Amino acid sequence: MEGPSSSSVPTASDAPSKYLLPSDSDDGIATSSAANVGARSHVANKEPMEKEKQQSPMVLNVDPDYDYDEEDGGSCEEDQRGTPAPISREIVDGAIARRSRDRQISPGVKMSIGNYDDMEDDDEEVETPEEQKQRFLASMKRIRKQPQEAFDPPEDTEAMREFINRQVNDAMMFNRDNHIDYSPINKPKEAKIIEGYLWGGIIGTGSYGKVKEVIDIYTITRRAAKIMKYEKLRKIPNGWDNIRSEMSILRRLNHRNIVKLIEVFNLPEKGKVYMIFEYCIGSVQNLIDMEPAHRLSIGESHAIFLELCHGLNYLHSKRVSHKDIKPGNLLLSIDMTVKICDFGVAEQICLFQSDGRCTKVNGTPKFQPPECVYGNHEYFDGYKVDMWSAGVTLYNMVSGKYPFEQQVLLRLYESIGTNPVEMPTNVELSRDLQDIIQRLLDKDFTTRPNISDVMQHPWFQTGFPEDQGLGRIMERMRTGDRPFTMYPSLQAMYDGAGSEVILDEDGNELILPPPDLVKRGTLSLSSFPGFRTLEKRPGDGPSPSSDSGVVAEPDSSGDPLRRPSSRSMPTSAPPRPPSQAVKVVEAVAAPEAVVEAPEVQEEAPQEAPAPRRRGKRSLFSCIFRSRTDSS
Ligand SMILES: Nc1ncnc2c1ncn2[C@@H]1O[C@H](COP(=O)(O)OP(=O)(O)OP(=O)(O)O)[C@@H](O)[C@H]1O
Repeated sequence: MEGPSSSSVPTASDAPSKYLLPSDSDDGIATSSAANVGARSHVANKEPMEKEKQQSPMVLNVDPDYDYDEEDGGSCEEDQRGTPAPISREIVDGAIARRSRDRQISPGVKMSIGNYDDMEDDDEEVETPEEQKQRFLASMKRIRKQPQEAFDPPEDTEAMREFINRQVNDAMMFNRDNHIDYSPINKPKEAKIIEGYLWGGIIGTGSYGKVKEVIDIYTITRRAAKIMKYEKLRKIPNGWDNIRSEMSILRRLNHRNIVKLIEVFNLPEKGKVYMIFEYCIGSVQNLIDMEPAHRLSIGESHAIFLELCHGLNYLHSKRVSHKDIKPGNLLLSIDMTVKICDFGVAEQICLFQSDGRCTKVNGTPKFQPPECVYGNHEYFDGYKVDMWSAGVTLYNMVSGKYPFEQQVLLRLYESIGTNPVEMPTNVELSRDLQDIIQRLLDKDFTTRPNISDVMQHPWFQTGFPEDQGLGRIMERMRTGDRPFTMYPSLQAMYDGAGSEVILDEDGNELILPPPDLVKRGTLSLSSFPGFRTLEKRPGDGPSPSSDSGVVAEPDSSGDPLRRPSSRSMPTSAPPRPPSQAVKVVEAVAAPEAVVEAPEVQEEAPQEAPAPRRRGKRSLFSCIFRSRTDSS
């Protein structure tokens, strides 16, 4: 059978109209008709073809007389120039008809485009599903049996690396001049020191940002740094106002049951604000989650509730309503003191107000009282809000349940507003405990007890043996899984080259600091000034370390014991070399005194550069001035 010539190429008008786009222009049609786009090797002109492809990709011009089945069985392959041979239903139908005619196959045989092989097998008997399955399994077996080239990766030794390096370079696979670095891809993170804090890992996440563990390198004290991005604060409704308020309130508080805000600084370069808090090992929520039954013993709950009430008593005496009391906002310090945290929605109640009237409704829905969520009160009392939330917290701690639980928020609010409080059925509660819960969850806030009433309650006054209360918690928290997130940073600092590894009596490795930390028998303050601070305090007399031959060298300011705080000294970078830290710290704001950090006793140095100080002050003085003015 003769192949089609350009003269026998059908025009677009010959092509079935269903393959033509209605928008095809005459121009496009003419172009397409010029192109001989039959089966492979029948492309007359590639250029117009490409043009056609761009203009009218749906136009398929075929020669119905050409035997596309010739030689290659009409397979839809690319021609020698790589141009795919277009095909149409027309061609396929023609081919089927011809094959059917030649091979006496019923014309009703169904055939899919491109599956010409079906026609080769048409004499075969039709496989039953079982046969198909067996064939499939047999082919799978065959595939699995394919001999696989044994490939044992070479041992990752220095010699092997060297060998591979040589092979690759000798084979000229790469430019010999290029140094090929075979060092591990995941390089250990470098230790980061910013504003005198060595940074560790994330220990918590809140709606405002991450909380990371840090070490104050001047006092070698663990701290928690809450990091908030400007961008996020802008996005959160009242975000800036809330953190201003949180800072403003926290700076005035000083109580063992309130988390201590050590200092605040911002890095405009990074667009972040940092709040440094005393470090806590977990929250009451963590404690509840650790328990299989998701509840605490009565003794533990009592101990925590007592501490919570002491904290609330102090807060209310300072005219502060927290408004978001819940187990997640009760932290536990290493000595098992409960610390109320997260003052983001707390409100400072006006000094000239005789009651705890508040204006802004905030908090966590399950812990909010009816007067805040049900809308049948003209105002609400912030102190009484805290009492209700303390009641829900107590209920949750002893039972693992909530007094009001609904999936849909509106239903939850309705339930809080109207449903009576029912005692949990999964635990047995004493009469006193039930009574205190019922009183705290009084829907009428005017009759709800205040903090001093609660502290008079018989259940509050009950004594629980120490081993049933915080003692038991301490035991569990100490043995719990509490990762020390500072480890990688400390390792990066001290596990470096040059460290001398010696073994202790039990054969454990002791890693000594690299030699650059210890200069001529002197512990270098430039590396960790806190060592010096711990060794010698003013008036302590001779340093114990001097006896052991290790003498601290004075730092550049002349007083090695001073922590160059960001609040008192703009260039508060620790006097250590890493360029990153220095760079960052140079740009760090030195806010006006925000919080009195207990460990900073000394005065700010006189020589602080004035212009930078002004600039740095502006943002934070702005923050605090606005809050102070309003409160
Ligand atoms: N001082 C701290 N010590 C240890 N962990 C802390 C400390 N402060 C906060 N965390 C952890 O970080 C988490 C988030 O902190 P925080 O509640 O202050 O952030 P937030 O953004 O205000 O959260 P929220 O979404 O509740 O408003 C806490 O649940 C806690 O696990």
